[in-house]
Amino acid sequence: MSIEIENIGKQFGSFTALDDINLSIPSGELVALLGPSGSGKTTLLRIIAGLETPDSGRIIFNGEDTTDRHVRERKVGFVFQHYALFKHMTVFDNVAFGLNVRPRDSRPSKSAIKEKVMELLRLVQLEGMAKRYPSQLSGGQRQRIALARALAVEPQVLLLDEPFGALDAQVRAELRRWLRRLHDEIHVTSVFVTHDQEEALEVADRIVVMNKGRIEQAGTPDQVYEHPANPFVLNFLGNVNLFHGRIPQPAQGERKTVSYVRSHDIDIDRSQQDSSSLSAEIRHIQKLGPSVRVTLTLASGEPIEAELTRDAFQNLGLQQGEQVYVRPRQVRVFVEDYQI
Ligand SMILES: Nc1ncnc2c1ncn2[C@@H]1O[C@H](COP(=O)(O)OP(=O)(O)OP(=O)(O)O)[C@@H](O)[C@H]1O
Repeated sequence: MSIEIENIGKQFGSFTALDDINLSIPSGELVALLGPSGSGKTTLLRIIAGLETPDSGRIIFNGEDTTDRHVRERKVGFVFQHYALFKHMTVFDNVAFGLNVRPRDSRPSKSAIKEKVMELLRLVQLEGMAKRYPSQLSGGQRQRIALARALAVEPQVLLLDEPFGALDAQVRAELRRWLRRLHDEIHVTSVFVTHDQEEALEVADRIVVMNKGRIEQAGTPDQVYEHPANPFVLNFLGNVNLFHGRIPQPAQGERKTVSYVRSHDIDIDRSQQDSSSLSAEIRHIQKLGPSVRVTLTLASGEPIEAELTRDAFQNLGLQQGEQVYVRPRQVRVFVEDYQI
């Protein structure tokens, strides 16, 4: 099912939570709404679901305006950050819940429900856990059950709000890979909210970067990472260094510019390589698993942060307090909001 989001606006009192949002989601796409806390991601997800009413605009499912349709009629499945499993029910009954509560005339038979639940448990790779209670599962397993429960009613749209937010980093990374594979198998149009850039980059077909109730950029992970539309997107998708400067603009005279360099786009050398080499002093070294973050100060006094692989760091044998040269491999320059 395709989703068209047209001119959606939402105020909470005088606060604008969403400001004229337009977005088109083709059927079968997996979209991430990515942005900092308070940027309006959850509000937009709730409006798509029908849990919240927009002040203006329309939500169109497969060409049909659903704005006034009740949440029950929209055929959406939800998964939230805090597993909303029923504690007193077994895994089986949790997954069967949406089917068991259907009115008698549309409820599948007991054997059909059983077959469906077992098929879903296989899909989420927890077929041996049907008789357990939620308290007997790990956090990651609970989230997979929550997903199986959401899928039981065969939703046309799956909405996930920080589904892995409460889990530790390793389980989170495993589950997002698993979600991607699952999506490739079932192709249900899915929208998930996250503030984790890595999660969005790894899982989504398309990323919608939100900020202050507006869309800053929507594009494939490669597009938003390699061609950020503005400094906000660049900043949000990776560690960056900024340099302030002025560049001459023939038409407008001199304009203020800001140059951005991602930390891992900076090389450190022991000797000056070319005119782009800047001399700098190493202030701090921080080892972060496979990479090493080196904080330096340029001769101008500006701080700069470089991220090296552990190998590159060891080959150079860098020490705090040493004088070295830094060389940005890729610089992005923005004048106001335009990349040049
Ligand atoms: N029911 C409400 N009443 C008043 N303000 C609200 C309400 N719901 C959300 N807001 C405000 O709207 C803004 C957007 O909230 P929303 O939950 O959509 O952000 P978010 O991007 O999902 O953030 P987070 O990542 O923290 O969940 C926030 O500033 C929030 O305080």
